[in-house]
Amino acid sequence: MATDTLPPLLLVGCGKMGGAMLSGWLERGLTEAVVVEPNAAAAAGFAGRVKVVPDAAAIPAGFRPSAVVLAIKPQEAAVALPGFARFATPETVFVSIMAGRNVAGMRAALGEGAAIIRAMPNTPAAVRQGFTVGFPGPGVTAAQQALADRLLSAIGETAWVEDESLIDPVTAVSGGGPAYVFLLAEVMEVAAIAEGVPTELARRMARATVAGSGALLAASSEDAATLRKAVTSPKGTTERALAVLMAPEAWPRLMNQAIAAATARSRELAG
Ligand SMILES: NC(=O)C1=CN([C@@H]2O[C@H](COP(=O)(O)OP(=O)(O)OC[C@H]3O[C@@H](n4cnc5c(N)ncnc54)[C@H](O)[C@@H]3O)[C@@H](O)[C@H]2O)C=CC1
Ligand SMILES: O=C(O)[C@@H]1CCC=N1
Repeated sequence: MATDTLPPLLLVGCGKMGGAMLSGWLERGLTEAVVVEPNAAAAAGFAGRVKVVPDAAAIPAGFRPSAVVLAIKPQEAAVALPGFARFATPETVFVSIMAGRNVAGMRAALGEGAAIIRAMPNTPAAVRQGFTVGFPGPGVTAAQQALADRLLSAIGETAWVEDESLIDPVTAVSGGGPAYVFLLAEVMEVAAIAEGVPTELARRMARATVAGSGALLAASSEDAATLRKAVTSPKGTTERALAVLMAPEAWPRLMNQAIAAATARSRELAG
């Protein structure tokens, strides 16, 4: 990963994902950034390190960002995007992390000449263990894609696709995926309590088990199925649990349905 200074950036929206990305970029040598964030409290942790302004009109007149990162909600795009159309020049690439919003819809708001990358990160970015998939829209240069890759690499792994429609299932799987894993910790805790485990121990046990398993998966060269089988002693206890969870109508079908529902919602948010 590059450690040299990052070029000037404009971040639009400093909420959960925008803030997680910004802290990664500051660690990687970002020295000049303007953040547009109407909720001063959201950006308060970055005061003194970046310039925070409440809206597009307050961006210093001479500021020329190499990248404009759009980290607002998709529902806010229609009102907010036209304020940034003046940055649609050959020197600037837009990187949108908004779920659903497609390149054609953003070009309609920012100008047909705007170079736009769609990217879908996830919240493990906050601990530099995110996974982001990007799609370069029409007119994005190799240098602009390389810059976006440097930015996104600062918060974890990156991958690129050439088919924009793949960003919808990506949003469902890796974008929202951390929520499913956290839900796993929640329901394991509840199940432990149902078996008589004291609440505090149940919480610690579920949390440490999910976190430790994730760390093992990250550190191991084995695939997930092999790591699962290593836990599953023949005729033992785990085998009984997996017979419930892996029944065709259980997790395999439920996960397919969940991912299909999230993918469909991403498509609904298009435009
Ligand atoms: N939270 C997540 O796990 C992920 C979120 N995303 C995408 O990231 C985007 C942001 O999501 P979150 O950070 O979760 O939401 P959030 O609500 O935490 O952050 C959005 C921020 O935008 C600010 N904002 C609202 N209107 C604005 C405007 N006109 N100009 C500038 N800032 C404005 C809000 O005050 C807020 O701080 C969404 O489009 C979402 O689809 C993508 C991947 C994962
Ligand atoms: O739930 C959402 O719409 C966003 C996109 C992926 C994760 N959070």
